[in-house]
Amino acid sequence: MLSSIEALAFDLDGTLVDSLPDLAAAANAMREHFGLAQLSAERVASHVGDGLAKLVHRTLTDEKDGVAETARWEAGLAFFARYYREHLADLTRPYEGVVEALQLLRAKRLPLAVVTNKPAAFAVPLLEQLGLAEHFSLILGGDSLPEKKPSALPLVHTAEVFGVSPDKLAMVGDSINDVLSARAAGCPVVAVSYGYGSLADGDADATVGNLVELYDLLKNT
Ligand SMILES: O=C(O)COP(=O)(O)O
Ligand SMILES: [Mg+2]
Repeated sequence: MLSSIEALAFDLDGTLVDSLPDLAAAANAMREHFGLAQLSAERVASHVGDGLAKLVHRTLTDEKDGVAETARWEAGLAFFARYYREHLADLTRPYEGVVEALQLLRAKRLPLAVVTNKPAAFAVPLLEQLGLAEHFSLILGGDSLPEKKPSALPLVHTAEVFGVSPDKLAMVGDSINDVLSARAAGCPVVAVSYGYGSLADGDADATVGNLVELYDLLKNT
């Protein structure tokens, strides 16, 4: 399944970078603004993965399916966005092995993309601030196209841009949205064993604990 891979797409939060400390700080600054109690980083992690709009609903209500009252949600979204934009990379760092793996994959001349549900206005400057942006030929945020993961659209679009068939584009991610998007697009999918998504064994075609292992998996391609 992972043989003859011609391009890769990476999820961002929980796969390339551990962004939880800054996401939790932004969520808690927003909650403090509304006089709400602080949430643990673990609670915030459980709310990450479906883009900013849902993250604000969930971190205001502290419920996975929570929907905040409209005026509060709008004010929360504005607060969160303003705060997070200023603190994208205070504590956020690439996971171990990420920089090395990206260098190795680029040396193999594989085109690389980021396909994240994070809004592009956060994803692009975050990657720039961490010195990672230069590795990617394409960065798609959750609002770059009409549909985001778990839709197939971002990966179908990536395959088109790279001029490869979807079955030659491997998706690498930490959450079920990454797997569902890859399955819908007909892409092979590699899970990371860390991150925020808690994927079950067998959800993906392969699992790696460090992205350098990816290079070994693809070695024969
Ligand atoms: O910001 C999110 O909702 C999740 O982002 P991700 O798709 O990079 O995991
Ligand atoms: Mg993720």
